[in-house]
Amino acid sequence: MSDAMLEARFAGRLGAFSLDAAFDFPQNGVTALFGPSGCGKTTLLRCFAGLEHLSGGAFSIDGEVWQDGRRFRPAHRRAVGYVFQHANLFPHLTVRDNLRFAMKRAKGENAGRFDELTSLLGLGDLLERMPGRLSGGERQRVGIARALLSAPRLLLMDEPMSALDLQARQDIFPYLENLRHTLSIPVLYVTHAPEEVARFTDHLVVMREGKVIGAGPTAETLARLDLPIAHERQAGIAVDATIADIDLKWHLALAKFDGGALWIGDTGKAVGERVRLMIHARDVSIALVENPKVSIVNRVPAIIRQIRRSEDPSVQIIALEMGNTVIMARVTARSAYLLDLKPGMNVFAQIKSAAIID
Ligand SMILES: Nc1ncnc2c1ncn2[C@@H]1O[C@H](COP(=O)(O)OP(=O)(O)OP(=O)(O)O)[C@@H](O)[C@H]1O
Repeated sequence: MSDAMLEARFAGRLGAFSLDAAFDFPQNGVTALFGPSGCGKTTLLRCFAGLEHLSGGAFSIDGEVWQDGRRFRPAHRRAVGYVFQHANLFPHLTVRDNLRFAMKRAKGENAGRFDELTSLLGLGDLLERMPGRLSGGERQRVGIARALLSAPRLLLMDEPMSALDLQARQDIFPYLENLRHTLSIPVLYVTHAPEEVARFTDHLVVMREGKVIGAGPTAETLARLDLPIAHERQAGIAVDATIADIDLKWHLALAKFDGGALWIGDTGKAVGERVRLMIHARDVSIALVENPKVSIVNRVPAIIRQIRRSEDPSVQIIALEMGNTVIMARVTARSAYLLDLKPGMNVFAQIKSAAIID
């Protein structure tokens, strides 16, 4: 991933709502926009697309000014791909013709990428289908391909998974992850789901009431306990690891990461292969001594970096450092008190489960 960053600022009023959002995001990578309902995420995407014109706005991409104090490039002259909750395909056209239509609008600029993009999104067998005969997940994959075939310089995704059921979301993730590694344009991805943030994004912008309250690389920003995302029930952090050993007898694989190692279910990955693990805060507990007499296999030495009371007064969230890796634990306030947990303490993170996500 190149380190180049883009700068955006959109400020102004829409009726009673006031937006004042300024942030940097990577030119090459996926940026999550996260925040409660009504905080202005969709409005912000609409500003990027040129569908809203707020007086205080500034954004340029690839040397083109889309907005500044004097200039405003209208929506139809911005190369933006937009993916919504529902794909809204033309019902009377096949998948192939829906995609061709998008390419035509982009004056065929991305025609050479038709095969690449349809294969990346697993659409090969669906091209002759009518949209009415696609599942929700398939329709979203077509919607994403359609947006990309329009040769965008910026891809805007507004909660693309939120209308899908759990299974469809699990099915679509590998495609999104493929895209994340392949795309060389910036993607702004609006979501309410902390798991999507951890799995799929490189950079995170947290919003509240029209303002940016925190932004930075995803793993680092997720572990900031002053931001509300760390306190969500689904909060977790994705950790990059390498398979270091296989225990054939017990069907386990040892995944090593910077700062520790975890036994996970053996999924057939060979020693030396890279994996990405999702560790949810709710699956991590803390022990002061290493206790072999528990069923939890993974007990990793860690240092407490920070402790914060959650909105739920019975819960505390703890950030734990293991080398350069930071994970979170969600423990009861009573346990934190009884164990007298404090920043700087050496403890053991007992990790009940870690799912392979890539
Ligand atoms: N054109 C408009 N005129 C007046 N108010 C507007 C306009 N567009 C949006 N708003 C208001 O701006 C606020 C932010 O809306 P927005 O849809 O951007 O929030 P959001 O963070 O995307 O929410 P959600 O997660 O529920 O989609 C809301 O209070 C909305 O009613």
